[in-house]
Amino acid sequence: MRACNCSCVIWTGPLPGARLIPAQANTACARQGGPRYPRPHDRGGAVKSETTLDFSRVPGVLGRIVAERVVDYQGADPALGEPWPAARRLEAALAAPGLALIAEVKRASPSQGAIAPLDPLAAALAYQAGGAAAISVLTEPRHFGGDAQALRDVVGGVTLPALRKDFVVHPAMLREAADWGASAALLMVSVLGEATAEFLEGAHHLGLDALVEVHDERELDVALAAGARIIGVNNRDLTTLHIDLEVSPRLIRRAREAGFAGVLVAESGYRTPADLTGVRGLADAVLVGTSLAGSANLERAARDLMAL
Ligand SMILES: O=C(O)c1ccccc1NCC(=O)[C@H](O)[C@H](O)COP(=O)(O)O
Repeated sequence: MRACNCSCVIWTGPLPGARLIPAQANTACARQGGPRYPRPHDRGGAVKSETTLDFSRVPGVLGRIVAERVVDYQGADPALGEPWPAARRLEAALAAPGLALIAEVKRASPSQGAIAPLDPLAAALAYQAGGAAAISVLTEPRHFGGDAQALRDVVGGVTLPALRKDFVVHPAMLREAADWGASAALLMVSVLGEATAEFLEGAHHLGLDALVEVHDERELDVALAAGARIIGVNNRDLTTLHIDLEVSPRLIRRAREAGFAGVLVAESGYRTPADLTGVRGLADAVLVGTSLAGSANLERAARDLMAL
């Protein structure tokens, strides 16, 4: 274990086996010398050396949410436990020809406030009937109205793969995702930085797919280097909440030009079929929350949005 005295969080030991330490005082920290991240091939499935995650570098709205999640999971057991491969695979569901829909169970958000008092299972069943290929379930409680039960209910009631949508800052959150029956977890490069590779390996160890989310070129390069198989490009800048639908086509093209052969997902801000024209023929899937969740008829909204 290593103490750090800026507002870093330090992992020591293996992942699984890492420890989360919020720093208190003000002496030298690993940031000054640059954080050290062991590469997956160095550790044969478990991190043997020390990793520093500096969550204090995450700015804006996202930074506040992440800080809360760090406190929520402080002291949690970091052991990942035994692999528990999901029977329904997100990657396979999205790789089919055409533009797939990941429909999100989203009751509230920082940008919208309350969206709709959804019953998660009823919403997911409606999305499934409306042609969705997968369901995203927010489990963050304070800003999105999510919880574990929402995910459990969805997993138990639909046949589609479910994504745990949360702000993963601790390996326990991956173990929970597997325990709750998710097929995949969201990993945000804006939050995890270079440690994305370790969390990706943790997810894969558990048998989860991972949606590795990026918002700019630098984050895309990190996701590619980490070995992501599913990359999501978020049109929403999560520090300012500004949406720009040009972000996804730009980064998806860049990923393909770099030789990425995996699944590409365009995320956020899609409200009408016309909004999707920029990613049709480019993205494998779109992730849509607010416009579906806030509609009067979720099944029809899903179907109408994806209509050609
Ligand atoms: O949605 C927000 O306001 C938000 C704020 C801060 C962090 C994350 C946030 N949303 C996560 C997402 O990106 C979306 O839930 C997802 O991509 C769907 O977006 P949308 O269709 O625009 O609801």
